[in-house]
Amino acid sequence: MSDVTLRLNGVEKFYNKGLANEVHVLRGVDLALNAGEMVALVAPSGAGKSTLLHIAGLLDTPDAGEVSVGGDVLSGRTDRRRTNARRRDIGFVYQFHHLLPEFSALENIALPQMANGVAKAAAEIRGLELLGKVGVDHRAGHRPAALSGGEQQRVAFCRALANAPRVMLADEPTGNLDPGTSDQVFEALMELVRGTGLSALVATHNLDLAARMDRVVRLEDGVLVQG
Ligand SMILES: Nc1ncnc2c1ncn2[C@@H]1O[C@H](COP(=O)(O)OP(=O)(O)OP(=O)(O)O)[C@@H](O)[C@H]1O
Repeated sequence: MSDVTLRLNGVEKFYNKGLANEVHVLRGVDLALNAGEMVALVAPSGAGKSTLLHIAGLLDTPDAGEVSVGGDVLSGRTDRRRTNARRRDIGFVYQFHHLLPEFSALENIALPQMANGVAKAAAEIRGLELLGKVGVDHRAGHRPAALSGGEQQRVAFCRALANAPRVMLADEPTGNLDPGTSDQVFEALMELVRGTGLSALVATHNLDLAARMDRVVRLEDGVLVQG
């Protein structure tokens, strides 16, 4: 039996519930991500992609349905419990890198590990190893502003994976890059993910990139459909 890392069951989400301007964004979303699987999430603008990623990443709670990570149902739990699970089990990547500008590339990857109790030296060893996998270890001491857009995103991938999460959630991770760079950076992301066995849910408008993942799910009228 495959090992499901992230499961959404019947997830529903409203904005402005009960008001005249109520929006029923998610209408029963079901999703199971297997360990080691990369899944593309394709959605028209405004379909609820960000809402879905926030709920899957335990940043927001559904109005109905369940979210479980590693078999633990977390959607109904306290904020503290969800925050702890998020720090341990979820890595986020956004369209813009959101690296801390006053810290080096390596420090940006070491800090989240140190926040989880890892000693600085060990956090830096892991950081350098991750940077090596995406070919940016020679830039470890540079601050984000001194890196190219592609390098910044590679560092952001390493940061997302720093604490060895079970699940990576990515929102247009190469959407800010020119097409050639986007392709290379996406390859680096795929290799990084493939080497770990974690699951990745990657929102993208780029259908070529989507087709390179293990499967594609489409958010339509508040539900997920295959392909
Ligand atoms: N806080 C909010 N209050 C009211 N409506 C909201 C709120 N946040 C989002 N919405 C509405 O819910 C729907 C889904 O929003 P969401 O941001 O999840 O879409 P999206 O698919 O990520 O869009 P895009 O790809 O354009 O960023 C949209 O119609 C949006 O206007």
